Amino acid sequence: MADKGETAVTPDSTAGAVSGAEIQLEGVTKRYPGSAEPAVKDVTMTIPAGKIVVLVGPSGCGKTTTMRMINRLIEPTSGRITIGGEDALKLDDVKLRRKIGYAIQQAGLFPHFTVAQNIAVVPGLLGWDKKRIAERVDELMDLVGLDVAQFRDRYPRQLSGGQQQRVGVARALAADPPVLLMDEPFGAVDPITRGILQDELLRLQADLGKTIVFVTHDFDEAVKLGDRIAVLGEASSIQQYDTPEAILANPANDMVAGFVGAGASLKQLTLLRVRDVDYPDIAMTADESESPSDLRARMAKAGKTYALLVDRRRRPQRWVHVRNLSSVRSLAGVGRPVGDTVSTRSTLQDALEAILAEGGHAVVTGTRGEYVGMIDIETVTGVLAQLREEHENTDGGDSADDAGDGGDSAGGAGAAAEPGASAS
Ligand SMILES: Nc1ncnc2c1ncn2[C@@H]1O[C@H](COP(=O)(O)OP(=O)(O)OP(=O)(O)O)[C@@H](O)[C@H]1O
Repeated sequence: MADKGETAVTPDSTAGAVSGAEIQLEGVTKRYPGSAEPAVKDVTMTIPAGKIVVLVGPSGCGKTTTMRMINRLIEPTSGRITIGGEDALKLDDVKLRRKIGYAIQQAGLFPHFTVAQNIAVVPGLLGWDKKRIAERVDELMDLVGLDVAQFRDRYPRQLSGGQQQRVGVARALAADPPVLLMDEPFGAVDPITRGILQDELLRLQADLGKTIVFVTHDFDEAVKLGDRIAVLGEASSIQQYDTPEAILANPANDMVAGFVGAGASLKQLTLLRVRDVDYPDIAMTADESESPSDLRARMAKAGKTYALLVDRRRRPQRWVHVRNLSSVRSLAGVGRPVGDTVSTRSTLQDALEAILAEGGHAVVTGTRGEYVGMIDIETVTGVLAQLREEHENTDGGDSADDAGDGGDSAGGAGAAAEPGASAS
């Protein structure tokens, strides 16, 4: 499939360039002093340049140890690690830090440093001059969506959890390293902020093309972010290392299947975007300057009960029922506000949530927020049915137990035949 985050790529930008470096682990083992069993045993894997590889697995399986050996916060007991072909175990610390950004849960910010000082840590270590550091701090704050004037001189305790994580990511990116290690960086924030931060990471990555190793124990996060997922078992033994699609469709063993969990086909919805499916342009749109009687005539002719009021930029505003039109002289303020909308870049899972919240269908908006069409529950259940069929074809039919994942939902919720029908 296409790489994650490609949604942000515009044809005329330099986006998508790979600045990352390939990482190779060969027979890497870590035995902590005093432990009978190694925490990581004989791991061999290649992390391709410019990709997000997610290490996922149960608590204590060795994810963090594996990741920290890459930047040598933990020294391997044996084995070899190369970054961009260079032996990481032979590089000195400063050189290694220049190559590898590191972001951790709860951001790990220095509490007595301001936001700017936190972001400037690695450039400072690298001996950059003040002006260059200040410019880089501003640029990075902008990149991660923090207003420079507002946040530059704040201390971590004066930030929300999500803002702290943004600073953490900015700090990790400060010296423009080819490699980023992220250890549950979004683990401590609420699910909504987490989703936003994940989207932002994908957007950043579409431009930056870093090699990112990301540790999580949340399989859904792995599916959303990973170009590839390594499902790890005890002592970081690799149970499966493949694309999210391949793992969801064909878990290699019971342990992986257990991790994938129930609802594998629903999870596949996170891999598809609204623009990947056919969503019809069926709403009748109108702007407020149209007279109610003209609109009513148009609706009668087209057999529509609802019309979608849009602003001058065609951004959806309100649903108007035909019966709202008989008693008003202007469309200003008439109708029910449009609720959740989805963009063409939203995942089908997000679309499904909006559709359910809106009662069977949701408005689809384009890149500038303009109305482009409607997506309904049948479209999503149709995609699920198609995925299931493909899955069965590739699996020789062993996956019949997946059939309950989404197939039943079509009937009831699909009753809303026309956009806006839930308004009444
Ligand atoms: N400094 C240490 N000394 C001894 N044992 C350690 C040390 N750090 C980790 N371990 C052990 O190594 C194993 C792997 O730990 P690690 O933190 O890498 O796992 P993890 O998969 O990242 O876990 P979690 O998801 O809970 O963070 C565990 O059994 C842990 O107890």
